[in-house]
Amino acid sequence: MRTAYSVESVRAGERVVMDRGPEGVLMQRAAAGLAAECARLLGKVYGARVTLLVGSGDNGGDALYAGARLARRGAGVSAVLLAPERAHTGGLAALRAAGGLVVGADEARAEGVVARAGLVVDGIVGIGGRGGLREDAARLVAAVRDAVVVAVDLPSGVDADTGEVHGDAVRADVTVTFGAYKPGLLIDPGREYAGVVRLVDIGLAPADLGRAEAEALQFADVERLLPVPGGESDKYRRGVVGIVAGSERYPGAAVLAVAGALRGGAGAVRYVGPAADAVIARFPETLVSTGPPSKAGRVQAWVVGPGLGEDAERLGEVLAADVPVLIDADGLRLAGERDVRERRAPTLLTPHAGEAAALLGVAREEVEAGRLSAARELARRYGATVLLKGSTTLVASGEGPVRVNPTGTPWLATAGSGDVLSGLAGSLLAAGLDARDAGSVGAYLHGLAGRYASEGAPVGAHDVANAIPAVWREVGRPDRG
Ligand SMILES: NC(=O)C1=CN([C@@H]2O[C@H](COP(=O)(O)OP(=O)(O)OC[C@H]3O[C@@H](n4cnc5c(N)ncnc54)[C@H](O)[C@@H]3O)[C@@H](O)[C@H]2O)[C@@H](O)CC1
Ligand SMILES: Nc1ncnc2c1ncn2[C@@H]1O[C@H](COP(=O)(O)OP(=O)(O)O)[C@@H](O)[C@H]1O
Ligand SMILES: [K+]
Repeated sequence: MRTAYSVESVRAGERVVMDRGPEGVLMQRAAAGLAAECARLLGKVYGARVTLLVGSGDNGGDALYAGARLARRGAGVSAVLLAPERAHTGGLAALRAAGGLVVGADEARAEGVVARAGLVVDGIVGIGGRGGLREDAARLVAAVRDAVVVAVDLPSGVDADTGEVHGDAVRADVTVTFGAYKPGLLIDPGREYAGVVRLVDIGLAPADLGRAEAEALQFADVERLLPVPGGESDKYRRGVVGIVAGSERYPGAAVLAVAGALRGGAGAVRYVGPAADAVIARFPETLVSTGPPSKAGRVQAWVVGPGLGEDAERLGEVLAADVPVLIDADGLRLAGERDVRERRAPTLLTPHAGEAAALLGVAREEVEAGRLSAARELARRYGATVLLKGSTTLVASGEGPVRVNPTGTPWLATAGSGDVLSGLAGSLLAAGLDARDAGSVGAYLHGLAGRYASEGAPVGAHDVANAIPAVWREVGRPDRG
């Protein structure tokens, strides 16, 4: 599991280590890790032009000490000080002693020094930053030409706790982060600004950090969670997933949800609704019926909503069932907050940003700019688990860290791919995963299936469904390399 911690937790953890060790040791470890990454990116340090953008806090201190290390190895290092009177004293002395140059941000030279750099180190602000880049910093950052940009701890201007960006922020190629990932490095838009993230161990132990704020499943976590049939399994023990989706107008949504469900680990897929003919024509193994869901037979989890139209009656019946329910698409619009909150069995809501915005009564852009708070707020209001889809897919429930999906590709932004995800995650629910695991494992497999199917070319949603077994095989192989 890749875990991310809030600024408050990171600061608490740092205090524990500082109390144990000599002063300044954390910053020296941070600077050593940062310098090593810069050297790796440069290839040849001797003769390289490195420009440090240095703010008023310890983030600037890290940059200055790392710059000193690079200067000692023969790089031409210049520091541009955004607040000369408040720049880290020790770091400044170290840089000067190593032969580095220092200029103020308001000097005409400063922009030239940035423009000529081969590598720019962003030490403007770290976890102490508030809001976007101020004007002087933004002007300097805009002067970067061909340089590789390395952010210290996190790109300045990105909110460490949420990934929100209010105003300008540094766009880094690489972010060297210290002690622990911060949620803002995993969640868009912050994630995109961070580029490749490298974690430097500065001696913070998980026990010193407390509760994680966000976490991303890795291959091994998903492998552990995948439902695998045993010798005694039969189709009912493996779970039956019921799909209430599609309409005369949108039969395709039913077919795609079933396509996802058939690859999601349940032993059988029931389809209930007006698209039964279309479903059976494509997937003869589906158990179809056209009557009410309550008469459809045994079901361990329901998926309701894709292409459902205005069928509030079927939705109501599904919500009344005492098994886990995944609500997607039209179902989200039709389901009342209270009806969901009062359910006794778990509910998983899977909105995209537009749907989440409608449920919250805000603009879509607001959800996209603040994914974490939108997902958390919906989970709170509905008393449910919420899978918020999009460039970063999040799974939030009332308690525990928010799951951030590390897979996926923008090629998944294609009509019907959400229907495949709802079937897939619903199938995992029926197979016995809890709502958080079903949502996050579903998103993981779906994201990888999107990559496998696409390989950089446009794909249809059915291609994504077809790629799920190959992904499953790869993830489920304990002996993989
Ligand atoms: N605390 C520790 O033990 C360690 C801290 N480290 C570094 O220290 C950083 C945190 O240092 P600080 O707490 O000094 O805080 P920062 O250096 O992140 O920034 C705080 C300073 O920036 C100013 N500021 C805030 N928002 C700004 C904005 N939008 N534009 C311009 N200036 C702004 C504040 O007035 C304050 O002076 C970490 O991100 C990390 O890089 C590392 O050296 C590892 C050890
Ligand atoms: N920019 C993006 N990057 C990665 N994944 C994306 C992006 N945009 C959409 N997706 C994914 O594509 C799928 C689209 O689902 P959805 O919006 O419900 O589409 P539909 O309703 O057409 O099925 C979701 O899994 C979502 O997370
Ligand atoms: K920074």
